[in-house]
Amino acid sequence: MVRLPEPAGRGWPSGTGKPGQSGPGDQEGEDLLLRVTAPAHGGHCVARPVDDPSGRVVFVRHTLPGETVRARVTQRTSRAWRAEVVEVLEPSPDRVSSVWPEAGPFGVGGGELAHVCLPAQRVWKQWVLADCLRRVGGPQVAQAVAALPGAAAPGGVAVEALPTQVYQGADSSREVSVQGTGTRTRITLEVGEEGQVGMHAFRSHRVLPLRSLPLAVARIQELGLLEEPRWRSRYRPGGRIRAVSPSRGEPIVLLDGQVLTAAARPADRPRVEEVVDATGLGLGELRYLLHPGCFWQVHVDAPTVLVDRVVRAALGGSPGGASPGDHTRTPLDPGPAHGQRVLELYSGSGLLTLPLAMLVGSSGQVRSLEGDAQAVRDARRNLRGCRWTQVAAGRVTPRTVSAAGSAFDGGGPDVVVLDPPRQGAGRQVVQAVARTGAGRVVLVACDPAALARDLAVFLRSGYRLEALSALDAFPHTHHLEAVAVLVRN
Ligand SMILES: C[S@@+](CC[C@H](N)C(=O)[O-])C[C@H]1O[C@@H](n2cnc3c(N)ncnc32)[C@H](O)[C@@H]1O
Repeated sequence: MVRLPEPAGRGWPSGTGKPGQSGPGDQEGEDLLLRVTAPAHGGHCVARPVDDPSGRVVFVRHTLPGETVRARVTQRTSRAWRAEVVEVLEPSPDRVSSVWPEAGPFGVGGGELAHVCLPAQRVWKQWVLADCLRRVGGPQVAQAVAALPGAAAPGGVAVEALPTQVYQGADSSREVSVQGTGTRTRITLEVGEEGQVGMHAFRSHRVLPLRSLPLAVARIQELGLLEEPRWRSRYRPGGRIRAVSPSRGEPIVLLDGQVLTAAARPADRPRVEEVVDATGLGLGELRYLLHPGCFWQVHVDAPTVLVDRVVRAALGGSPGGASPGDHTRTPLDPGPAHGQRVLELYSGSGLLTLPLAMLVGSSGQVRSLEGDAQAVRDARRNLRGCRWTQVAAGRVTPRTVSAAGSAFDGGGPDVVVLDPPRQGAGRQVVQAVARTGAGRVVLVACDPAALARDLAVFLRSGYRLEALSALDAFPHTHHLEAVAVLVRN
């Protein structure tokens, strides 16, 4: 039996719903004995009462399929009951000591799988991905995925570990990363009304204080943001702290909009330098300067792996690319890329735009569209040498997609690459992408349900699925990064 520690001094919360959400029912706080059956989207598991196996479904956090648990109800709505585990009566063999207990039951959000061993986390995500593709995407998506070479394995598309997690060598400096910890180069903290520094409780605006940040890379942990007086003296209630550890140079802290050095002094240069290894694409090291507040892939390996995977899929004629650990070993034939017209949506600071532009060369054209004005300024600077590239600022909408798609010289785009935020591109944007007539589309998605919705629209709009891969870019959370390749029928 595993008895979970009650978070010190917090008590069981009486209301964790977001403001504006329907409040918890009057029986919230009731304990239930539950048998856990399967994982569900969002980090929950599906469970039913031990004494009533066909009874009410409860969505429980911090448990695992196969476990018997005592769980406390946190929310009852007409659609679903939610609960948090308080005691594990029959543990799963995949349960481990949480790498981040503060993200456990009634703790902060963002570490909801920290009690699951890493290989089982990937099986969990594979299962949820397959379930979303089938249930949210519908039969057409499910059939398209089942027909993919390699996806016939039980459970569908495997979720691949990134290189830091598959590292098996003797270098002790990387040991922590084998546990999936120490991999995030970006961390956001909040300052609560009483001055406590931490993160939001799950589905709440309450700030819970933290004592550790195990998912952050060591250089962020070493900043001492949670305890050191040089930082604490600067914090104000309601403040927001973003720590960034770039691949070159010292970590930077963004505190309420001010850019500070690791010594908590105003930074001379409000930019960080990121370097991405694109040797497998024949491009050597790619260099980016960006504002620390702008979007950047948070896993230390993700920029390199994603660049390789997406660019190969877009321009290399290769559906899935090399496996994450092999990205530098399989050279890309640059021939087919030359002269291609590429439309890129949700392009951030140009992570994908730069290698796409370098590979299509001056006989090609790249047009990108991004909503964050600062990211657009950075992307333009990062792409200064590629005059055949146009980085536009603006929201991605059906109208802006159509306008961008018809602005190429010599015809519409050959390829569209889109990497939308968590909610996905949505039906109308996907339909607008389809109307550009692009022969090839590469869709990057970090939410399996949004991926399934967008895929379903592409399949109804004249595309077929050529490849789908999934990367474990967010260990200890329920998130994954998927790359889908679609070709026009
Ligand atoms: C998942 S990030 C991808 C960025 C880039 N591909 C990368 O990997 O660094 C999504 C980007 O979409 C932008 N974005 C979100 N919603 C948008 C919208 N409606 N229109 C345009 N850009 C948007 C965000 O600012 C962010 O830079």
